Amino acid sequence: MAQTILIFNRFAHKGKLRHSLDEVQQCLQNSEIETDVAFTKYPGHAIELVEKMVEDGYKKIIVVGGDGTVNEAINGLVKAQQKGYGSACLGVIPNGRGNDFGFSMKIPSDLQSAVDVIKADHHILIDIGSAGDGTFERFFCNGSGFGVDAAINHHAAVSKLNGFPSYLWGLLKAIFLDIRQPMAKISWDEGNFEMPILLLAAMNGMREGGGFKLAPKFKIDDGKLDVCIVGNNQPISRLLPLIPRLIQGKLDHPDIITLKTGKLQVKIEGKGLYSQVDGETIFSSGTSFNVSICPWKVDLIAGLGTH
Ligand SMILES: Nc1ncnc2c1ncn2[C@@H]1O[C@H](COP(=O)(O)OP(=O)(O)OP(=O)(O)O)[C@@H](O)[C@H]1O
Repeated sequence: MAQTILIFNRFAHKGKLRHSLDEVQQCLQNSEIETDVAFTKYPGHAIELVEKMVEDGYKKIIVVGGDGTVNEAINGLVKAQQKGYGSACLGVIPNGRGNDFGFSMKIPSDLQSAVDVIKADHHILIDIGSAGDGTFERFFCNGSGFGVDAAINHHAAVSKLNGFPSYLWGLLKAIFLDIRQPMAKISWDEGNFEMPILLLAAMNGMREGGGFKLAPKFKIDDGKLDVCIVGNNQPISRLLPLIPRLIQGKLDHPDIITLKTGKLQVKIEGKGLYSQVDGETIFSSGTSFNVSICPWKVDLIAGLGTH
């Protein structure tokens, strides 16, 4: 048995893979990285696979897929730690639509460059977030969201488009279907406040939605989430010009609230909102959204220069 296992999602990027398994294996072999291989067989399978691989003694897990596959691997690694199986480090070869986590961690989408990152073997113990509604919890590494940002993710995932255009399509659809700003009670490390929210993103990494830099001042191991809130009952004509700002990470604006916190709870009244972790929808209609940094960390092979 090799010490390293490659977990390959053939259904990332809606099956239109940037890198085939053969290409990935060839590139790894050229870099003298020997691996065993496993395929994900259904949504959620990478969680079970990773947990089992750690239990079986693999020390390095390389996932080939998008942010959803990375999210499943993170959940498997945390569950393995919770069960006392030990831990393994995680390498990522981006092969999905958005690759926001790779962007935050300086792991390029180009195959050779991503393999070079694994070869360079630069490790960071990253924070892990937890999101849920009090009864259900899912771990995340890049970010989670409640409201229209999660609705955008959902519409992007079920559209026929790929990459950033799919998120722009999701944005247009969400504007027509999900544009509401319910009054939210928000509690965080430093107190409570109420405001109407359009979207609330709790970020561990920098970017979500294939290009929205909602946490330009993120730090992956500071024990805090960078929260970005947009709402306050502003009309759509005032909200739309914020889009370029959110893409560029220019959050210094009176209609954008940012804060850093280890824990945040949101409650709304009436019809629920979408919520997501790492781009995967967790609820299509929730009235409670709890996020926090959890006690578990994951040993990530990150790009050089990642802080
Ligand atoms: N064998 C499989 N059959 C169907 N779906 C699968 C299979 N294996 C994994 N999946 C699911 O494929 C979905 C998409 O994968 P992933 O999120 O990695 O790619 P992506 O959507 O292209 O990337 P991103 O999240 O970066 O936009 C995930 O929800 C995952 O659970």
